Amino acid sequence: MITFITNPHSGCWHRHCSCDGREVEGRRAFPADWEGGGFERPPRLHPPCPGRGPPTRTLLRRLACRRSSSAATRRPAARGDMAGGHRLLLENAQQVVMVCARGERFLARDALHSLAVLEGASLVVGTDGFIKAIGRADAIQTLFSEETFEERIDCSGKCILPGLVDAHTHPVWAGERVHEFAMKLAGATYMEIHQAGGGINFTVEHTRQASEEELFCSLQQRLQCMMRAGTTLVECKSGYGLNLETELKMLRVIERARRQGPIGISATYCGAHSVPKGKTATEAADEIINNHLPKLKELGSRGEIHVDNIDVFCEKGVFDLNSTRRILQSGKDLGLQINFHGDELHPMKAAELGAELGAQAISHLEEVSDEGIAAMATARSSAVLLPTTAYMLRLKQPRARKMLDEGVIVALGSDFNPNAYCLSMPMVMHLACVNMRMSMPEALAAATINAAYALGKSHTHGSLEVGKQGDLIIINSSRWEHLIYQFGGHHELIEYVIAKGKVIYKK
Ligand SMILES: N=CN[C@@H](CCC(=O)O)C(=O)O
Ligand SMILES: [Zn+2]
Repeated sequence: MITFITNPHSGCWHRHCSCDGREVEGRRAFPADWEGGGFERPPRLHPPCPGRGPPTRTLLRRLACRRSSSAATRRPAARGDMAGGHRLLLENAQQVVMVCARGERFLARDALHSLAVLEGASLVVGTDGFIKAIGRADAIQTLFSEETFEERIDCSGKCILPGLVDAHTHPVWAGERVHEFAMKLAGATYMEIHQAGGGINFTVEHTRQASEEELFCSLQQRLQCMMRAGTTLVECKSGYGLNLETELKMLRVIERARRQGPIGISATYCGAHSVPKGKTATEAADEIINNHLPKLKELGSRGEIHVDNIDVFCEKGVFDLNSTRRILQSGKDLGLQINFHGDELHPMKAAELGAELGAQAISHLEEVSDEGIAAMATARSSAVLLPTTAYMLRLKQPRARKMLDEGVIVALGSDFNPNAYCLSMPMVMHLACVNMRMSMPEALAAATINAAYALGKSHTHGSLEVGKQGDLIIINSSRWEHLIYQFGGHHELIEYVIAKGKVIYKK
């Protein structure tokens, strides 16, 4: 099996032999028949690896089932393990975009210039929902010729990509705010609306009144839309309750959706999304630390809800740096991952704080300082950039290029909420490319492996590698970049969405 690495910046491609990872050939010239701009199409077939004869059946099995270095791989140990049935065979795709192929937990700096892409390849998912093999179509065909599959899909002329990961959403709420969109178009700022009792506070009033069933139904509809746009793992926040009763109602709704599936959910407690009426930030922080968090711990230990992350809206006029620190540290002490809103509308030194506390992710960062960027790179706290928010609120764009150049792990999220109503990660990637000047490989990595890293799930999600969860999408195009290029075209492009090897959407 050869992993093809294309480099859109230099225009060269390299072929890496997966027997031992060494580069076996490199070229700079484009073939005469290729019109792919900065991308070169690698040849579909490759010669036998140097120093080796034609691949034998045993060798093919070894290569196709190659272990990635750090992922929790499941390699069939012996013939008998594979003899039974498998869940899914995806045959002969024009491209299988693995994103990365060496068990990387994230991609940063130069690793983002090139993504691992196989041409003319097939992929097998086992009955446990994990990827068993990826490799050249002929190798997989030979290897699995005697195996049975619950489902086979001919992917000729199509591309397979990892399921997209949306690293930041607020999908549980009642009370839409289209009227505020009109106010913003007429010139009102986000904070003016917030301070006048609109914004988050408006949604809080409606969400408190909504029944659990109503919230669950609307959440399911929103998750369905996300899924049809290619999302298979999504972060879901509470935060429109603020009081314990409604925050728990939201977390129960998220838990129900998580158990029901089919898409994966990382649950975030965001009780510090706004300061409740009649309280100061310090009083609200005390309430969260003394009452909310102990209750979450109790319900978690009883298995009633599962919360992964803790979030605070660290912003001027919302939670100051000290209150933010206290809440995040208390959440971390309970075992939650720190994943919070920072440096969005005003420079708050939130990035510096997050790096100091070991945050897994910090979102927004439109106003991040140079020191904050450096601190995040060192601490490996990922930056979850939200192109829809900067676009809809006409904020200055976060400095994605500087973050990428300095080695920050950049992820993307839709920020779906009543202020930024977008459920589509392909559109988010497109905006990231155009408005934040990210390249398409950077945007795809940010919406897959790096978004999975932001949720602490990149050992199982975010790339197509043996041993990872079989979450993927099939697009009807011979080049994967169409998923980003065709703005708003994902409904036509995405033919299948697959989770744990099961088709959950078919166009
Ligand atoms: N900035 C804070 N929270 C959300 C907005 C929530 C809302 O306005 O309802 C965000 O990430 O954009
Ligand atoms: Zn948010």
